[in-house]
Amino acid sequence: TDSEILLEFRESLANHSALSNWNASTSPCDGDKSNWMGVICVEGEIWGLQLEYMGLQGDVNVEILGALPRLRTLSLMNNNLQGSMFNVRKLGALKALYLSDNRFTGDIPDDAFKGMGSLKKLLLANNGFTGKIPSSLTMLPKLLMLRLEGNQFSGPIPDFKQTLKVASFANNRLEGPIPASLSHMGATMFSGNKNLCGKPLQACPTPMRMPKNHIFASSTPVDKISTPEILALILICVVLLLIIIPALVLLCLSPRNQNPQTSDSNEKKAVKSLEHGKLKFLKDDDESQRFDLQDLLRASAEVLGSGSFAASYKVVMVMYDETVVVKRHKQMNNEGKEDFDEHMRRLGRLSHQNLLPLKAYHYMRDEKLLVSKYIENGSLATLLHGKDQASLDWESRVKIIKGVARGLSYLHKELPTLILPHGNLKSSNVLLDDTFNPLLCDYGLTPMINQEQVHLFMTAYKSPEYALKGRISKKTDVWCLGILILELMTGKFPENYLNPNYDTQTSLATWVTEMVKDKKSNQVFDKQMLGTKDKRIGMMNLLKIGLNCCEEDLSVRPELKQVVQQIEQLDDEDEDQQFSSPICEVNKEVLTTSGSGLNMV
Ligand SMILES: Nc1ncnc2c1ncn2[C@@H]1O[C@H](COP(=O)(O)OP(=O)(O)OP(=O)(O)O)[C@@H](O)[C@H]1O
Repeated sequence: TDSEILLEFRESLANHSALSNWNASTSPCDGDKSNWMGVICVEGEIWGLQLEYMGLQGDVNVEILGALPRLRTLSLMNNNLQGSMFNVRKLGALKALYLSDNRFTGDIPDDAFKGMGSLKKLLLANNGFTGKIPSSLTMLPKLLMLRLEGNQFSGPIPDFKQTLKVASFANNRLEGPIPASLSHMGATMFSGNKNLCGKPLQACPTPMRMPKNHIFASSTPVDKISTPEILALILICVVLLLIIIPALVLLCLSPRNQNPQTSDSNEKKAVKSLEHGKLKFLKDDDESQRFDLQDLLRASAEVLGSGSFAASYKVVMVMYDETVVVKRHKQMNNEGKEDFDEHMRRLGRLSHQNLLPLKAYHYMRDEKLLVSKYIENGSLATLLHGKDQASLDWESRVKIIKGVARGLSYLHKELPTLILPHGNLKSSNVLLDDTFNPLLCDYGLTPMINQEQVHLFMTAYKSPEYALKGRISKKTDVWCLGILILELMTGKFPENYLNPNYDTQTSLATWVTEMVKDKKSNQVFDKQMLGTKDKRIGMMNLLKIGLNCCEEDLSVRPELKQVVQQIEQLDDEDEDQQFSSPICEVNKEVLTTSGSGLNMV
């Protein structure tokens, strides 16, 4: 019977007590009414299982659910399930299969989805799946939504025949050209894959332009066809350039080519072209100016990210015992050289313990290189969502958010003329030093970015006000801070980072609001968060601050100053404190009604 099948499924969990009201004394369905938690019933039959956020553990026997004749939807998202991919074809009639945010691992057989003619939605995001993306997915006639981000899929993206409405391949190890059928998707859907190329990302490299291990290179399969001849050709070109450029410059400077009136301007031009091959350092101390552009170009480079906003490289200069990150920006041509130089000098003058200093830059007409120190510990995004995610305790999270708030507040104070003093605040732009002190990066760049493309790259432009009214304001940085807070508290990767257009439905803030409204706030917090005992009030307050920052109505959204003050007060909250602070008001009900629910965290 259906009950027996479900009970056998529960038995295979490492913690079968999790589904406590599943027991043989009642039937799972009475008509459309469900008696067992997470079971979706239609006319007395089991149509779906929605077992999300239930702390389910172990290598569960999913295949047994194939014996439920009417099962169409199965969601096991946001649990701790592990093991390799089960034989999905045993659940061949499924329309939707959601396995995101678990700990599934291993390769998925190429024919795993063969013949699943009804499958419309498949969510496998944020697991540990490896190997190739199964090509059987490309044959599913009804597939509309496919989310594979946050795994370790490798190799090329197969050629999807369908027109997928939603698809994400971000943060895997995919490589090679993006198939034409997916080129209409946003670039963020492919970000975090070192070696993907082609529309909507940068064009795939040609062997001539891409020598190996070089910041103008990538280790795409194209490298494999590099031959000694090509390398020799490149060498010859470089040598020729080195000879020709100075020769031309000298020619221009030569007195017989000048008349007295133009001599000054020619000289300036010559100086400029000489500078052309130089890095401009932004700090005066000699210590930071030890290497030059040629050193950077010669050193071995590792790709950190190759989104359409920037291609980022970790460059190790063994000779100088220095490791830096070089970001190549192709969409930063909004200002001419003089304004660009001035803006860089302005950013270079900033100094704060929560900002990653910009070290140097190089200006070219169509491309800009920005150089900063490499931060060993990586970003908050990697820590929260990466494959080696570490559990951050409450105290560290408070430290991080305080540092972020201080850094942001400093930017707002020092760059008052910018509408968006940061503009791109998100967890991958919060780096963490070895004491978990946060360092903001990629700040203050919005005025330099090509305006017609800025909405594709900068987090601030994914805000409700930009989507609804085409406007941004200083409070837009506050919205970014809010999403970051909610991400930090829930451990969930915000959809908002991926969607170029804000959508209330999929916003992380909407999900949190609804959970809190439904008195499920105990299920909102990141299960990986340690050290939460006696911290309920602080946690709820920070959640509320985050939600306030995400307020869609700008007149209701608080000013940054106010938010920073509230964040600074976080330390002092503990169990003894009364609900006296105004930021606790909305949470009174939740805290009192959900009672000790927060202890589940
Ligand atoms: N100075 C740095 N030290 C260490 N890691 C860095 C540094 N700068 C960037 N990173 C990391 O390198 C990766 C790529 O960065 P990059 O800025 O190219 O992309 P992103 O922040 O993921 O997205 P976007 O292109 O939209 O800014 C990210 O994981 C980022 O956290």
